This record gives sequence, structure tokens and C-alpha cells, in this order.
Amino acid sequence: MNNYPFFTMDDFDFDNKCVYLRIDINSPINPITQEIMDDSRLNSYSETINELSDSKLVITAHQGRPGDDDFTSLKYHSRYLSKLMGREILFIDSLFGSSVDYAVSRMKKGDIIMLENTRFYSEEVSINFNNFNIIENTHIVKNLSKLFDYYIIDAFGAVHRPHTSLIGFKKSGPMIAGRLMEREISMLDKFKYSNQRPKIAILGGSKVSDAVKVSRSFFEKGIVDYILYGGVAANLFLLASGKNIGKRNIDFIKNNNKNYLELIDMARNLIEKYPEKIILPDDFILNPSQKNITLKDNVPDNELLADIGFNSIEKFKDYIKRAKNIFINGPMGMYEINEYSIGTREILDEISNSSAMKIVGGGHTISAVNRFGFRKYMDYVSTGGGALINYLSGDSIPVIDALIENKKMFGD
Ligand SMILES: Nc1ncnc2c1ncn2[C@@H]1O[C@H](COP(=O)(O)OP(=O)(O)O)[C@@H](O)[C@H]1O
Ligand SMILES: O=C(OP(=O)(O)O)[C@H](O)COP(=O)(O)O
Repeated sequence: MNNYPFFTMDDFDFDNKCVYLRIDINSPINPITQEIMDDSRLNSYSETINELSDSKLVITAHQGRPGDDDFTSLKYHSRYLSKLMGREILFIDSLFGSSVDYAVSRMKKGDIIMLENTRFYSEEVSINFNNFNIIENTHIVKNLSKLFDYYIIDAFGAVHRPHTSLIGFKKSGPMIAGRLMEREISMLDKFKYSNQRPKIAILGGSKVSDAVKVSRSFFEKGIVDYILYGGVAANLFLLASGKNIGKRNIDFIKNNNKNYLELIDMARNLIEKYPEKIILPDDFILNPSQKNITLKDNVPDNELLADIGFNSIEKFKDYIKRAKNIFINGPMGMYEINEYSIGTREILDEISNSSAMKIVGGGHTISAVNRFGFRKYMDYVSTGGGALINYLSGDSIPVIDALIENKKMFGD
């Protein structure tokens, strides 16, 4: 038996068994060619998949969110993974139903199948996850649970999402943490339990809802001393503090967050309670004009605050220099475009030069770290973005909770 409160792959023998493996290979996608722009997440599953080479292995995963450019089929991911692993992977363009049943019934030991993007099915994300009866009664769970002996969940990047393909099988059979989950948890615990101060978080990117939610826990529980905000997360806090961030930036927040008024309220409360811990940029590079402006200037309606400006970079660097523990999730701006990549690059450069413990995570953040050549300077590169910050925040994590519950049910 292992030392974790959940099953790991050490606890079972998968020889000739039918195994469900949920991974997170959600990757940055080129919106024009649909090519995978960074294969870090795909690369992180070699240990798990190699260890399952005696099983009949069926892989599920998601890519993107409905409505977004990167909401694509997993056909390309299956080809990519097949090449990386040097193993044939049969792609089935459904998640469940007769074509899946038939393909699985014909599997032999050593075969691998990958199913279609779980988020092509609304039952994956749009049901009431507080009621497990509903989850258990989805077509996804009813159909797939007929097929498997074991359910391995290795999607560390999505552990903070209580979605059907991630937690829905907790009563169907043993649910097991994969090798990536084990590695992530043991590495992140080193940071979580380190008492070296100051500890700082750097939160950027576009998923502001995760950023605001965890900020509260980070401050309330004293997990970090400062949070430096970039990207859309910074825009949200600036808006909440009464700054004029311009129509296009407000619309970006509104259009991507149904609960944006609630987010602004939460951000405002945090600013009132922890003013000295919230570190915000005060100048920016505009897109499309590429002008450097401060927030004292008016932000024209058609401009995005696409990168943090030079004063803000220097201000952030001062905090990074003094830190003993640092983690970063989310780029400082639209790093994919050269003209707006300087903030992200400079901040990653300063982190790389620091002697603090340095953790970095998130699909786009890893892609930036790889692209700008900083990977070798990081102590740990987590595959999780939202997952990383939620895990470090000490809040309850739906997938980990489900794994723990499952071990209690199937433990003996
Ligand atoms: N100020 C901004 N306005 C619009 N998009 C932004 C801004 N800053 C960053 N982004 C975008 O955020 C995306 C990355 O965010 P996110 O998915 O949250 O990061 P991660 O995958 O590392 O967790 C990038 O595509 C980047 O272009
Ligand atoms: O890429 C992911 O999150 P991340 O961008 O926070 O690292 C995960 O696959 C979760 O995706 P989601 O935030 O669309 O639920």
C-alpha cells in the first residue's frame, strides 16, 4: 500500500485489464492551422502510459472550451501522442456509444484507444455537480462504466474541475491517481510546506475567475506574502479599484465571465482588506497602437492592455529579487505576439536569476517558458495552471476528494 490517502498505480496489477485513463493534454493550439503549439502536457504522460503497456488502455481528455478557437477534436492529439510514445493509438471520434463499445470489445493487451474531446458533450461540464446521482446518470458514466476494470485519473491540470469524466466514476470501481498526479503532488507539497519567506505568487493570463478565488485563500490562510498580478487578472483588480481600464478590456472580462460582477466585488473586498499585499501594474503596452501608457492616461476604447509596461516590470522585479519562494501562473500579457511578450519575458528572466524556489505552471505559461528558454532555470514545471494555484491554496480539490472517497469505498 502507498502513503497517499488515495490509490496509486502501485496498488493494482493492470495486466490484460481494461483501463480508463483520463489525462490533461489541453494545449495551446494555433488558431489558423489547428497545430499543437506546445507538447509539454503530452510529454508528461510517458511514465503512466509505459507502465500500462500490458493493459487495454482507453484514454480520454478535453481540449479548449466551447466557443473558443482552441476547442478542437483530439484527433491531432492522438497522432501527436502516438508519435511521442512510439505506439499505435486508434482514435475514435465519439466519447461513448456503439463505435466505442465495438472498438473496446476488439482490444487486445497492449492496444491503446483515444476517445473524442469530452467537452464536445454538454454532460461533461454543464450539470449540477453537487448532486452525484445526476453525474452517475449521465450517458458518459452509464456507457463508459460498463467497459472498465479500473479508472486512472492522471489529469493533474484539471483536478480543480469537478467534471463528469474526472469524478463521475468514483462509485464504478477503483479510481486511481496516475504517476503524473503523484509527481505533481509530491513536488508541490515541498513549496506548500516551505516556511522560507517572502513567498510570492505571480498571477496573470486570462482565467481571472481562478485567480480571484485563490487569491482570497492565499491571503486568508497566509500562504503567500504578496501577489503580483499581470494579464487580465491585473485588469480586473484595477477595474475593481476604480481605475479606468478602457471599454475593450472591460468587455473582455465581461464576455469571458458570466459572474463578472461577483468577481469585481470579490476583487474589491480583497483590495480593501489586503492593500499592501496586492501588487498591480501601473503602466501598459497597448494593442494595437503599441504605445506605453500609464493609467493616469485615458485608455482608448479600441485598445487592449496587452502587456505590462516598463515601470511595472521594474516594480515586479524588486519583489522577485527579495522572494525566497516564487510561483507563477499566467503570462503578463499576450506573449504569443512578439510586441507584447516583453513583460512575460522579463519577469521570467528575473525569476530564472533568483535563488528562490521557483515553480511555474499553466499551459500557456509553460509554452512561454519553453519558447523563451527559461525551463532549465525552474525548480519545477507543473502541468497545472488553475490546478497548481488551487492546489497550493489549500482549498478542497474535487478530483482529489473523489480519489480519497473512492479509496474509502474500495479500500479492502
Ligand atoms: N491583457 C490581456 N488581454 C487579453 N489576453 C491576455 C492578456 N494577458 C494575457 N492574455 C492571454 O492569456 C492567455 C493565457 O492565459 P491562461 O490560459 O490563463 O494561462 P495558463 O494556460 O498559463 O494558465 C494567453 O493566450 C494570452 O495571450
Ligand atoms: O488548461 C487547463 O487549465 P490552465 O489553463 O489553468 O492550466 C486545464 O486543462 C483546465 O482547463 P479549463 O480551465 O478550461 O477547465
